[in-house]
Amino acid sequence: MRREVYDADQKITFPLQRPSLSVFNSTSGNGSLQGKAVKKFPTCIIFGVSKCGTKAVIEYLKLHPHVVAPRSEINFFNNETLQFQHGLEWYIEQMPPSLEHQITVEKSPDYFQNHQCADLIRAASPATKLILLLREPIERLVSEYMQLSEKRPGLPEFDKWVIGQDTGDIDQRVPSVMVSAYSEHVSYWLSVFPRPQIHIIESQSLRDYPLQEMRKVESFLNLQPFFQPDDFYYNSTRGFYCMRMRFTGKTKCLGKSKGREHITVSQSTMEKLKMFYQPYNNKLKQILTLDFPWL
Ligand SMILES: Nc1ncnc2c1ncn2[C@@H]1O[C@H](COP(=O)(O)OS(=O)(=O)O)[C@@H](OP(=O)(O)O)[C@H]1O
Repeated sequence: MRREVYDADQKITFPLQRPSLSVFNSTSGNGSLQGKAVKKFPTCIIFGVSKCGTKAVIEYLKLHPHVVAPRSEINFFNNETLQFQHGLEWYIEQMPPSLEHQITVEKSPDYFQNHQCADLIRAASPATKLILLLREPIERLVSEYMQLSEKRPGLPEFDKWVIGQDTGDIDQRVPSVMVSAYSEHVSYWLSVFPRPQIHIIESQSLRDYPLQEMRKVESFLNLQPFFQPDDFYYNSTRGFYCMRMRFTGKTKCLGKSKGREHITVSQSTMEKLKMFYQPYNNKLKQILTLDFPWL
C-alpha cells in the first residue's frame, strides 16, 4: 500500500509499509547477536542543528551495542533529486543492517532548516523519534563560518559576511545567519511532531557532561542502560571528551574538522548579533519551556 506524501503536482509516493532489504543471516559468534539482520528505516533521526555537536552524539551512540548508524550523512529528505530518482527504498538501502534488538539512527543536521523534511519524515514514518541539538546561536554561526571559510577561500571576513553592506544590519539573506534563528524552525517541527517525540540537547552540556547527556538519550530511545563513566575520557590536547571502546580498549576522538579555532568577533558585530538573536531566543524559550544559559 502506498500513499502520497507530497502534493498532487509532485507525485512522490512513499510506501506505507517499510521494506526490509538485503536480508541476510548474521554470522556473529556472539549468541545474543544471532538472527536476521535487515536494513530498516531509522528509529531515530538527529535532524539538527549543524555545528551543534551532531557528530559527537551519533559517534557516542554507536558505542552502544544496540545501535547502528550509517557512516555519513544521507541528506535524503532535503534532496529532491534523490527522492525523485531513487525513492525511499534507496534511503533505507543506505542504512547498515541491524538485528532485531538493534535500532538504526541517522544524522542529517541540514534537515532542521529545510521544513519540508519534517513533513516527509512524518509521512514516511510517523513514530520515528527525533533528536535536536541547540548551541548558543552566535557560537554556532561562527563555527559554520570557520567551516565555510576553509572550503571557500574567497569568503569575506566575518563582519562583512554577516552585515549587509547596504543596510549595516545583520544580513538575513545569509542562510547560515537564519539557521541560528532557531525558533523559526523549531516552531515548524513542533507543528508536525508532538513535543515528546523530540529530545533536545544543549550543546555545551554535551561537551561538558557527555555521560549524563548520553544517558538521557539512552532513556529517550528506550535502550538498555549501557553508558558508563569509562566510555568517555577528557582529551586535553583536543579539548573534548573522546571515546574508549569497552571491548577493545581502543580510543577514538572526532576528526580534526571538529574543534576548529574560532575567530574573535568584533565588539560592534557581536552587539548587533546579540540584538538580532534576542527575539528568536525569547521565542524559543517560550515554545520549549526550557532554560539554557544563553536563553
Ligand atoms: N566530543 C567532541 N569532539 C569534538 N567536537 C565536539 C565534541 N562534542 C561536541 N563537539 C562540537 O561539535 C561541533 C561540530 O558540530 P557537528 O558535529 O554538528 O558539525 S557538522 O554539522 O556535522 O559539521 C564542534 O564545533 P567547533 O568547535 O566549532 O568545530 C564542537 O564544538
